[in-house]
Amino acid sequence: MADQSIPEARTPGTVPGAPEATPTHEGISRRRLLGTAGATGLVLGTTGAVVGYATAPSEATAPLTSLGADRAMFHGKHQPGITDGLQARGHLVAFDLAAGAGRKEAAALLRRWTETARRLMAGEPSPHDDTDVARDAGPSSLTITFGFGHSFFGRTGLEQQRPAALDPLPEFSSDHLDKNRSNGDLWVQIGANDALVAFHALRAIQKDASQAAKVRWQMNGFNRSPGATAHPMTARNLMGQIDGTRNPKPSEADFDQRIFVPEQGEPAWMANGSYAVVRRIRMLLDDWEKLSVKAQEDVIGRRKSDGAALSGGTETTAMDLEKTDAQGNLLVPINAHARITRPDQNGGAAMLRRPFSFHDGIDPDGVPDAGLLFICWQADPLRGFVPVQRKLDRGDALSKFIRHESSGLFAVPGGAADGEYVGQKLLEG
Ligand SMILES: C=CC1=C(C)c2cc3[nH]c(cc4nc(cc5[nH]c(cc1n2)c(C)c5CCC(=O)O)C(CCC(=O)O)=C4C)c(C)c3C=C
Ligand SMILES: [Fe+2]
Repeated sequence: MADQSIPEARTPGTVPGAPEATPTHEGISRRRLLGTAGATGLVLGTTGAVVGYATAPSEATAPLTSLGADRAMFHGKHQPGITDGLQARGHLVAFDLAAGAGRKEAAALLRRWTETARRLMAGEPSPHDDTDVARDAGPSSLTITFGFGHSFFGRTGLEQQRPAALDPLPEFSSDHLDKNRSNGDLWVQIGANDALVAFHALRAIQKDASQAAKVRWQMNGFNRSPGATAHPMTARNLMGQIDGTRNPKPSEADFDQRIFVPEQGEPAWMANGSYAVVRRIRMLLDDWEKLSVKAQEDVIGRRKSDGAALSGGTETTAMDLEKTDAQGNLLVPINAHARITRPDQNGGAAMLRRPFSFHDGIDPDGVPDAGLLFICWQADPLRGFVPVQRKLDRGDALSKFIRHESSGLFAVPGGAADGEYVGQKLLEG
């Protein structure tokens, strides 16, 4: 029987989708905060400033679990929301600059967004007209991440600064892309372990955009809530598979090189940044669920129950690509998704997958509009997503059960230093 108790403290910040913990967040127990600040009836932000979300102290006040108090850092070498553990809720939103808005308006918007993100990620109210939606909640591992799309550079007269890595992705034969739900001048990724905290952030970001930018598309996603399983586990997707096992790990020597633009990389404003490929991938669940578990496992090349490779062992045992059964058949089929996508089958191409599942209701014909908001991070999409998707496009076993419905590619600059706004080196460089 799983331990149902609420953990006293949580170590958040796993590698996306993977079970082991990396301490990329600062977990601060609200119980401890109330212990020191409660007597005044005020809650202290971690900066020590008195902030607005205060509740009157009372013996009856239930302390937050550490889930609410977990906090991701806004300032850092990289923007938040890339190596942080998967959050339970996500919103993706793309904006186009409004007619007449250019570089000056974009700079002012990024300045507003930076201040809002910094404050909300610290569990403070937004700078203007806070809606109270996240009142009473801690930051709940909120992350807010900002990116620039290809079209942003023409709109702002910054074509000379546009990275070659932002060149449009090639067309893939299996694409069924909706242009209205693809790309965009600006992209914001919001993640949090509380639905109200995530919505609150989305609304604040949208209101900040004001007259400068209009929403082009917006998508909502989710993952399992932290604490739902007896012990930390790699995530499952809506096909029921363990998904994220072989993500690159920050502890690996080549992690930074694969995921982030180097400090001295080009263009200079992208130092320590990364490129996000975003694909809304519908899962054809009615077809998938008709397969036997054995057939489903052959599609991926891994066991459904525990994610172990079909060549044997546990989830983390290396896949043996050559191993055969008594009849000489490969245990991991030649077209299995987890075989085909491996870096060693794609000239070293690697990416950090950090997805959200989505479910946007049920179509009139009874088909669920559900799948994966596939987000992958890499130093260069031409050495990450593109070669792997080219291979998948030629047909892996999973292809018949999914449909790519929208696509985006965004340049996500490095983290903003204290006093700086995200993208300042681009907009003022
Ligand atoms: C172009 C990149 C990829 C797309 C698109 C993609 C879609 C997709 N994948 C799954 C489920 C699984 N993928 C797994 C592994 C895996 N997938 C990709 C890339 C894309 N997937 C990579 C690079 C890898 C890792 C390969 C490796 O390094 O060995 C797995 C196995 C477990 C794991 O390692 O995560 C599953 C399961 C779905 C459902 C999906 C589209 C909806
Ligand atoms: Fe995959």
